Amino acid sequence: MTAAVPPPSATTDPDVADAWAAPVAEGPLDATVDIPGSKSLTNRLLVLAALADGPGTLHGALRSRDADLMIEALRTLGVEISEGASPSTLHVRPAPLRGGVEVDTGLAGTVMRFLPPVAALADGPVRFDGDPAARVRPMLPVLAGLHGLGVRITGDGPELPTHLPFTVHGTGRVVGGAVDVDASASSQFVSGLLLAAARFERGLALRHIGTTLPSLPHIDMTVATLRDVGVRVDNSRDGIWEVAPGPIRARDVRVEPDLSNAAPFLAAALVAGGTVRVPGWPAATTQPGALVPGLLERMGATTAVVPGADGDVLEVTGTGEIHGLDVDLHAAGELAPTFAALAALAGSPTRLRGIAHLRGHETDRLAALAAEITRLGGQCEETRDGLVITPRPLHGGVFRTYADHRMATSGALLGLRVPGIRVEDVATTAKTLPGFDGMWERMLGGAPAGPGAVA
Ligand SMILES: O=C(O)C1=C[C@@H](OP(=O)(O)O)[C@@H](O)[C@H](O)C1
Ligand SMILES: C=C(OP(=O)(O)O)C(=O)O
Repeated sequence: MTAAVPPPSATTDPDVADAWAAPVAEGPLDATVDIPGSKSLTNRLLVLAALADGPGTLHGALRSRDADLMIEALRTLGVEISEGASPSTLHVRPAPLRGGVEVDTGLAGTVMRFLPPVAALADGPVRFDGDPAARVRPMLPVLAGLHGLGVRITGDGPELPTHLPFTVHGTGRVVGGAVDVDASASSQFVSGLLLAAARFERGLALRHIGTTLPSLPHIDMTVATLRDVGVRVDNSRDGIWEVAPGPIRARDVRVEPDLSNAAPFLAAALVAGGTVRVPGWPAATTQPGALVPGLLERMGATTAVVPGADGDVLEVTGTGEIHGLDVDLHAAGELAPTFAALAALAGSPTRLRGIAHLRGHETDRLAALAAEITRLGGQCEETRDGLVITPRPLHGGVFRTYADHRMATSGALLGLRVPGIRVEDVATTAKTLPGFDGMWERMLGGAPAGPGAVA
């Protein structure tokens, strides 16, 4: 089947004049989509490789804006990173970390939260800044944590900075020890400190002191990647992580596909009907995207894991009928935009709970989803910690993305069923999935859809 691309509607708003016309699905899907490497794993593994006791290699690494910002930042700090046979093979050669440099975080939470503890190990000041939208993302807990460990951090005023820009004054060593961190606004405050902690002289004993802790699978991912390189981590008590000082082992490692980036493609099978397959689905993973098949089943899909040429393939089949659901997405907030879009097309209401922290993501995602679904004629209300979505007939129009890659993929999902949706700045998907629009169109055309696939 082919994609029906609605004719562009005239717009006088220069910001949206070149918006992407989201294709409508004209019939059931039958597609296999190759999803590139996980952003969260790639950026953790790059940090650990940079701090390791020798050279190592990542295979199947993500190459996207967030990953490339991490690569550039580590190079700036003195680490040698070179491409192998393909851009997704990265050879990393650690080196003494140098200060007197500037790090561009873009809008990448993993760069702005994971690298300040690394910069504290550099031999001089490291200034951090990023996109305008990054300057409102919360930073204080990770900076206060470092400050508590004796690291000097300065911002524009006399106070400890709460946001970008700031400077971490590396001295080549961090004593380490015990620190309390309120990670209720982001799990990345914990992950960032844990990732570098084995290189602190006394290691780290981190206690979370907030009332709530989002994205626990991402913290478990941090612990698992640390243990994989020989770092001893004790997480036997809730809300406490102890990292022993010691070497970080260099290694060759393969990166799993990004299951959160797979979510909109798999969800497309529910919207359009038919089947979408994602190869390389891991049998066991710490990625929160592991929740996707179960959630899609609750919304009406059938799923199966079948053997493929290169590991397991996840198959999701839908009929076009979508059931609403009531779900706490605290553990997997980055899936919320996909499920909000599905909910707007469902046959019954949906409540997404436990995701207040999405207000500090790429944009205030709760406000952005409510505004954009409402703009298309839908009903989507913000609650204290989530969204209530009551399906109503939608109409075409511009879907704004607020520099948020997952807003863009949500707009694409709505556009599968609603003619005339135009996604503003679809290129923002390059944050984690460059070439998303081409992959989406190939999925509709029935051709193999991966970043390198030929249409
Ligand atoms: O550590 C990570 O790789 C991530 C943790 C989560 O952050 P929050 O805990 O801020 O939601 C997630 O949403 C983000 O996309 C990636
Ligand atoms: C929240 C996200 O990103 P970041 O790593 O920038 O926090 C995301 O990708 O959904």
